[in-house]
Amino acid sequence: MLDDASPLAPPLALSAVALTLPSAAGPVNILRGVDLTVNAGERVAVVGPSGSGKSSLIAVGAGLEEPTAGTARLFGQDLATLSEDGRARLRRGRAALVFQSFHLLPNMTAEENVATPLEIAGAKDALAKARDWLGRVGLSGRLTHYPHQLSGGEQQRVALARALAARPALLFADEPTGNLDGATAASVADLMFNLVAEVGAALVMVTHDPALATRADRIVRMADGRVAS
Ligand SMILES: Nc1ncnc2c1ncn2[C@@H]1O[C@H](COP(=O)(O)OP(=O)(O)OP(=O)(O)O)[C@@H](O)[C@H]1O
Repeated sequence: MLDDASPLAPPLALSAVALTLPSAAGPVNILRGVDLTVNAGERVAVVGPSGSGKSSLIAVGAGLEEPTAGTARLFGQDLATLSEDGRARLRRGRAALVFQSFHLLPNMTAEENVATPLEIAGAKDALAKARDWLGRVGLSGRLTHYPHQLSGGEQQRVALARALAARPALLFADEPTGNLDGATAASVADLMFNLVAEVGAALVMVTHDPALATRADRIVRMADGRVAS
C-alpha cells in the first residue's frame, strides 16, 4: 500500500508529532508536538540539549517508533497506515540511517555489509557496487575486513557506503561523528556531505557539534520535546 507515496512529496513531514513512552516512573512525554518538513535535497541539522528528543525525532521520522499522536509522513506516506514490514519496504533504497555507534553487522565483512542491503533491494551486481562504494569512501584496501578489524572512522565510512550505495533520497544521521576524534570526525563529516550532495539526498542529522550543524542548510533546535526554533 504505497499509493500515497509521491515523488513530489517532501521526503519527511512531521505534523504535531507526539511520542509518549512508558517508564518505571510513569509515562514520559518525549516529543510534545513536533512539526518539521524536510524538502528534497535539503540538509537539516537537529541540535538541542541531551534528552530534548533529537534521537526520538529520527526514530519516529524513520518509522522505527510509532508516534502517540500526530502524523509522520515519509515520501508522502503516512507511516501509521503501514505495518512494520511495510515501513521497511518504504525505506528500502529510499531512506537510510547512520548511527553514532556504526551498527555494522559484526559477522559480515565490509563488502558484505554494503552489498547485503543492495541484494535485498534486488540489485544484480550488489558486490561490485559495494566494492565501488567502498573505494569511494577510501576503503578499497579493507574490503574483506570485519568490523572489529576496522577503526571507528573506517567503520563509519563503511556505514556511509552502505547507507548511500542505493542512492537514497533521504539520509538520517544520528550523531554520525559522535564517537570519533576531531580529525577523523572532520573527514567523515566531509565525506558524508560530499556523498549526500552527489546522490542528491536530503539529510536529517542530529549533532552536538556546532561546527557540523552550521554546514546544514537549516538548523532545528529541539528543547523539551518541541522544536524551539
Ligand atoms: N524507550 C524509552 N522509554 C522511556 N524513555 C525514553 C525512551 N527513549 C528515550 N527516552 C527518554 O526520552 C528523552 C529523549 O530522548 P532522546 O534520546 O530522543 O534525546 P536526545 O535529545 O537524542 O538526547 P542525547 O543528545 O542525549 O542523545 C530522554 O529523557 C530519554 O531518557
